[in-house]
Amino acid sequence: MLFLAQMDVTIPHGIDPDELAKLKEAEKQRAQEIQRSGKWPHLWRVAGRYANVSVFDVDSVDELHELLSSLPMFPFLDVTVTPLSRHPSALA
Ligand SMILES: O=C(O)C[C@H]1C=CC(=O)O1
Repeated sequence: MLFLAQMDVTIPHGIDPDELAKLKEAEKQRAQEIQRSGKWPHLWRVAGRYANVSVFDVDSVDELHELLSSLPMFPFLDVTVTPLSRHPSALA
């Protein structure tokens, strides 16, 4: 099952810069771990915004939620999920 996820990031004002750097590094490690598993085939920055659009390839909505909520930055993410279906005109 493919899902489009748009993640808008809001970092709390006043967060300690060292804590933020650690959080971003932990996020990168976990995001790359999930990508290596094949379950997060696309991760793109939205130009000009602290946001991304991603495609997840998972077995269930529950699995998608588990992956998203395992991200260290999850408390600061506003995630919009859209289920994807094959387009009849798509070549691949
Ligand atoms: O920067 C972001 O888009 C937020 C978050 C999602 C993946 C990741 O590595 O960081």
